[in-house]
Amino acid sequence: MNRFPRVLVIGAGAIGSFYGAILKRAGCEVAVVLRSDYEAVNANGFRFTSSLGDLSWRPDQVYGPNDTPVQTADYILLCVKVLPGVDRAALVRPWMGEHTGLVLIENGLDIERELADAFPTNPLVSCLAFIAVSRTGPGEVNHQAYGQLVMGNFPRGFDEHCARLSELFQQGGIKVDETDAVVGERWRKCVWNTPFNPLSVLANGADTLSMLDAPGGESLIRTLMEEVIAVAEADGYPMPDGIIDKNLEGTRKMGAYKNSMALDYLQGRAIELDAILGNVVAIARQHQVPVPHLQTILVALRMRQA
Ligand SMILES: NC(=O)C1=CN([C@@H]2O[C@H](COP(=O)(O)OP(=O)(O)OC[C@H]3O[C@@H](n4cnc5c(N)ncnc54)[C@H](OP(=O)(O)O)[C@@H]3O)[C@@H](O)[C@H]2O)C=CC1
Ligand SMILES: CC(C)(CO)C(=O)C(=O)O
Repeated sequence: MNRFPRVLVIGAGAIGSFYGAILKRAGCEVAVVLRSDYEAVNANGFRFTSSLGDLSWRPDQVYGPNDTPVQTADYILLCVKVLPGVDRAALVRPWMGEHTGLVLIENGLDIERELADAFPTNPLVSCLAFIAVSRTGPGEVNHQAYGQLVMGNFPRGFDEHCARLSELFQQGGIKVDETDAVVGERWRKCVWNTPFNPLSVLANGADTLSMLDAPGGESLIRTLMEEVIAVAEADGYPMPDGIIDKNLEGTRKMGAYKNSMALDYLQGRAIELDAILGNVVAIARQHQVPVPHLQTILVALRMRQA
């Protein structure tokens, strides 16, 4: 492919509009599928505040969920929240071409399989985003910090699609860590997300420092991290020594921060409980790894949701 790729973002919220902006900056043609923000973005494009400069942009095409594509995309970025009852394969199917590469930029563990099964012959790229970005209004996005992606093929490998996308994201101004073991990287990210995200909901949308500094807070977070690490190891992904200290040091350095689940909770939106915690507990059960603290938090949050 000599020309710049045609990209379609499905779920152009905080993450989708940010990484869409980066690919647009790199020279790609970028279209979006929108639901609630359709009118605003169709009229004014995305308006950003960002430490990376002016990232505001207008998509080349703005579709509603019931539209049909004018042209199939080379790559679809799927950036919807991973929620029970949201059939992501059904969401993507009308937009997929025979050769379209599917690129997931979403949190959680074991979230790729349903898409790999639905589109077995299409390239599947799995990405983890290390970024603080949120929607502040229809078509309005605040990028607070960071932006780095970790990228690889699901279940493993790093093919020519990953290489092309990695190059484009870097040309657009963000750092990409390339991996041929993306599932291990998902585990590594879950060492942070699986304790912090659900706990922040139990703590009424608390920020990271309030959680760490609450009496017994850091100790509970360490225990939860140890449980995640034990499951990761049983699943074939041993985590590096010192990962807990490194995570906690980094978190303290970052300052008070509300993760994406805390923001969802505070804004009354559904939370990605299964993708981030439920799937870890399910894998623990398969491997018969005891995770009493994770299990307690999962059940407490399910009660809250019920
Ligand atoms: N925000 C962050 O800083 C980070 C987020 N992540 C992960 O990235 C993923 C995306 O999160 P984020 O961008 O924050 O979430 P947002 O809620 O900001 O964006 C999700 C978007 O998906 C759209 N959407 C959902 N269903 C449909 C549909 N059927 N048709 C069209 N659009 C749809 C939503 O539209 P609508 O408004 O209509 O619901 C919304 O625009 C999550 O997995 C999250 O955990 C990871 C790291 C950091
Ligand atoms: C790691 C972090 C906090 C930001 O990238 C995240 O994944 C989230 O907000 O859910």
